[in-house]
Amino acid sequence: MNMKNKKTGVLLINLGTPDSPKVSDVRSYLFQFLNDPRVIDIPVVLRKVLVNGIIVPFRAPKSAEEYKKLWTDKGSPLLYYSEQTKEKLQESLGNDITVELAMRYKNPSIPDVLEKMRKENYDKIIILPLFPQYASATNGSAIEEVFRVISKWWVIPELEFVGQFYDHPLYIQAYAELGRQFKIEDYDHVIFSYHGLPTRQVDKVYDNGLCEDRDCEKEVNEENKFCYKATSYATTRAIAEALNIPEEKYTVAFQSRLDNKWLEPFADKTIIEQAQKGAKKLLFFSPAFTADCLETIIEIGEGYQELFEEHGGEKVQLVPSLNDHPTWIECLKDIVKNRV
Ligand SMILES: C=CC1=C(C)c2cc3[nH]c(cc4nc(cc5[nH]c(cc1n2)c(C)c5CCC(=O)O)C(CCC(=O)O)=C4C)c(C)c3C=C
Ligand SMILES: [Fe+2]
Ligand SMILES: [Fe+2]
Repeated sequence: MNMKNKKTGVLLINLGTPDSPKVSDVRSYLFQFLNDPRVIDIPVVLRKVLVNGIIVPFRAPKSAEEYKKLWTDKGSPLLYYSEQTKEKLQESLGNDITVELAMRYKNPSIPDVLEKMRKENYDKIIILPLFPQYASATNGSAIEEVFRVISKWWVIPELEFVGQFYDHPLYIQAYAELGRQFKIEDYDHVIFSYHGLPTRQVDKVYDNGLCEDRDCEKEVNEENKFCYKATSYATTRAIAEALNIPEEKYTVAFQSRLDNKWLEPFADKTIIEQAQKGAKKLLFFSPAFTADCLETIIEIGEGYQELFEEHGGEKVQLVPSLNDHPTWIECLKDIVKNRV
């Protein structure tokens, strides 16, 4: 065997989705997700009481209603778009590198997919969480789970972890190409809406002080390069620049908050402010997501549409997520090829 050619596998990891929109499956998904100490980062006893006694029992039936609206005959969009991404990347890389997909929560699970990969005896495995901006709740959690599983293997292959890729030119270009399907001048305002995070979790990337004491809206530097707020603003600047959207025509916002101590500006408040200023048509980008999911199709496409209309607006237009866009596949290919 020519040992120059390392047998390489790639593991793509996305967040995960319930197995079905039934309340029992949504409950089981939320239970696994929200008991992750990187997601609800409070003392274990408090987390168990809060998550298992309050959040999951109350949220599961409501979330299941949302998942029923989201579900298609192909299943959950997050899963089938992630599978398409895997297949297209496999086609693009050819036979020398094998691509697998796992979900951090539910199925296909990281332990199951890694067990399949262990049997393949790879020289090298590249772990690629599909979250462009680093957050401990997403990339950090996915990487920790991979460590947990692989640390028990007898033979540990060469490993490479992709931390974040918010500044990859092809990721920016893919979102810009998706945005060009819409005439920006037809919209009163553009909102770049990122999944929210508790401010406490953002502050934990700093050894001293808080995110709000820094200039994270303006620049990414050595100190704040893992700050989700800083990388979200940097992503926005890059996409806006690629599309020539002037600064006064767009706003960064954070959606899906569980309480008020999450990153601001809140997307719902931003929408109401825009409606009050007289905006009728809003264009929404959601660059923290690489596949359409509950948070884009239902929360933005339906929830924010209703909210905007209630306050006098007319249309919330969602720019689709990266899904299996060819430039996104090129981006993933480039990330992998640079690590082989
Ligand atoms: C950028 C990606 C994401 C971050 C960061 C993130 C943080 C985060 N999320 C919750 C709570 C929930 N998120 C839910 C759904 C959901 N979240 C992401 C991505 C990020 N989450 C995606 C892609 C999805 C959709 C999954 C799908 O099946 O389509 C949900 C479940 C839905 C609901 O009940 O609203 C919860 C709950 C927390 C607490 C958190 C950070 C601490
Ligand atoms: Fe989430
Ligand atoms: Fe910050």
